[in-house]
Amino acid sequence: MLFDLHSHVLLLDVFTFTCNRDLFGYLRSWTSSVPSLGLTSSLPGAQPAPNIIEVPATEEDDEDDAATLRGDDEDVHIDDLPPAFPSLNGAQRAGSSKETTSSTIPRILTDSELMPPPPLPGLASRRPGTSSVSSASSSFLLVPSGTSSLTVPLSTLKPPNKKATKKVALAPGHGPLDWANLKKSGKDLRGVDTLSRIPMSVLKQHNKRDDAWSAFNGKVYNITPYLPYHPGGEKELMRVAGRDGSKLFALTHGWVNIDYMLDECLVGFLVPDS
Ligand code: HEM
Repeated sequence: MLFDLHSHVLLLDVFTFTCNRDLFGYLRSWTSSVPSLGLTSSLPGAQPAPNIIEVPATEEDDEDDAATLRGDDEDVHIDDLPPAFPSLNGAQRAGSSKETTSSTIPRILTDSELMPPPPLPGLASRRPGTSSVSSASSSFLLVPSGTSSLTVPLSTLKPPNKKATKKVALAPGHGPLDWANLKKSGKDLRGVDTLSRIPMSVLKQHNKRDDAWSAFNGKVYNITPYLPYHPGGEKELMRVAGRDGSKLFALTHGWVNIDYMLDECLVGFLVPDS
């Protein structure tokens, strides 16, 4: 929709009723910078301009301004420069102090005007092994209160529970690596020449320390070489000598890979008595 310049001027006159002089001056500078040539429309097919209520100009609108907006004079007015925004006596500047109005340098706040620092943590909330810095950052890192990724876990502060493990002190040269080396050495750990089918009655005969066989998951092993290397001790391991130890083994440490640990001790496969 196009307006002719006259309607344009009337609309702006209506604005002068509702807007203050600063806004009017801004609009005036804007319209004066637009060439007036394109505003007078006589394009084919243009719709007739809508009816606009004409409002008489007030005393505040001097004739000079109206003439400028109508484009009657070609001269550039001295007051074509946009006004200061916000205006020098406007409400936006009214709230600021005199110092900032006269100077654009912001005033530095005094200590009493600044936000107070957060309170220091009380001594009662501190725990051994944690610093105030780590406990303050723990909430940010979502670590449980009183702990930090850098502090020593509280569990290590407790004395070890000696009853928690049933491991025994192995003789020197009988650690897990020593057993692994013995397996690789090529030494005969089976005591038999060939693997065979072993009935339960035969298994029961091998129940001495120097001749101990035990069945685990259908496989029969010579456990005598492993006895001094067993972390749970020889006594525990001898409980299954000459019998099927599958259930006891699973109840004690089902995670231990017996097939790998005793592969060189395999003597045969458990079969039922005929
Ligand atoms: C010949 C088969 C067995 C092998 C190869 C074997 C191997 C092991 C290994 C590797 C460990 C150390 C586990 C760990 O550090 O987590 C261990 C611990 C232990 N084993 Fe055995 N074991 C055997 C049979 C048995 C049997 C039949 C018993 C019980 C009658 C037994 C009782 C124990 C006990 C009490 C521990 C100490 C667990 C602990 O408190 O940490 N083991 N065994």
